[in-house]
Amino acid sequence: MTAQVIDGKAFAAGLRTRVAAGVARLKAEHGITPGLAVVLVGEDPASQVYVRNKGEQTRAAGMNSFEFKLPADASEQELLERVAALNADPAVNGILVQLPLPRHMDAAKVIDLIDPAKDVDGFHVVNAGKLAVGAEGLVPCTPLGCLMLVKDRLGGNLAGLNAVVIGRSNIVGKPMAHLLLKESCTVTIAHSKTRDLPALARSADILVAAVGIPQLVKGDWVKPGATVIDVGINRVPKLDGSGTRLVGDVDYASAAEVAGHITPVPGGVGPMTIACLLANCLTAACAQAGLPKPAL
Ligand SMILES: Nc1nc2c(c(=O)[nH]1)N[C@@H](CN(C=O)c1ccc(C(=O)N[C@@H](CCC(=O)O)C(=O)O)cc1)CN2
Ligand SMILES: [Mg+2]
Repeated sequence: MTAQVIDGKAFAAGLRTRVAAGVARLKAEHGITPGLAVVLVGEDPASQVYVRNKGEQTRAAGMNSFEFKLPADASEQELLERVAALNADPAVNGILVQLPLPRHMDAAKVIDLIDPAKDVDGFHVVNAGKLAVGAEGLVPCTPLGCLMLVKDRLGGNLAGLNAVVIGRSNIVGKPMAHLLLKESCTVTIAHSKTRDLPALARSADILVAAVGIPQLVKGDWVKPGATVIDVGINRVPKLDGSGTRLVGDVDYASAAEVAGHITPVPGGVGPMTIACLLANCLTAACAQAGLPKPAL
């Protein structure tokens, strides 16, 4: 079998178009322009690219973009004060602090200060708790994007499917598992202490790899016909030694011979992260205005 490729880049472009239409309607019918504030601390090159892309895509969707840059040696207190000011700013509907933060800052403390209604990353414990109990809240962008791709491919109904999520981070693994559970999948979260991970992975109709280990998941870990979602973004040296290339947590070549559907890296899950961020910002702006959740 050769898997069908899930084109996340194309799906994300479609989602951004739907968000832009929703933003235009919100402006026309209610005079509201959603605003997204992104805070970057330090000069991590990858983070700078992601923040720049977030600003560009926010503006392209017709929303206001506010960007704040703090030096790598800024104090945690300065960052907390910036977040508090954004919480109080009515022009700001969504707040995002780009991760990772410098070592001297406590990300949990910073996220905890973000108003949960403006927490477009869905990382605040209030939103994590809402997801865990199946209540309406803001959902982390990467797992939300993964779920959209899976539902699009499998026709929307995932009930009864076996899902294995490799990775237990608060940002991807845990929320991904909750989202799949909400779809009535039978969900297992695997991690570094899991015994016989290849055998467990082979039981999955939906296999999500989010561990940050380059090409961990091999073709013989994949159940024939399974849907494989690769969340990994790992930069590894090129085989000829000329710089680096991006690979996922899945060994794409061998997995694609067995899977039914598979996301590539790049161009799979990655582009969905920012598209879902825009969707969350529109959702947050509607909720703050007492309007129903937009259908996207
Ligand atoms: N506050 C947050 N910080 C971080 C998040 C997040 O969701 N919120 N996620 C990642 C970084 N990230 C967005 O912030 C992000 C990562 C990757 C992509 C993407 O489009 N990837 C491309 C490849 C890009 C490349 O060449 O490097 C792809 O996979 O096709 C977008 C956003 C950590 N921090
Ligand atoms: Mg990708």
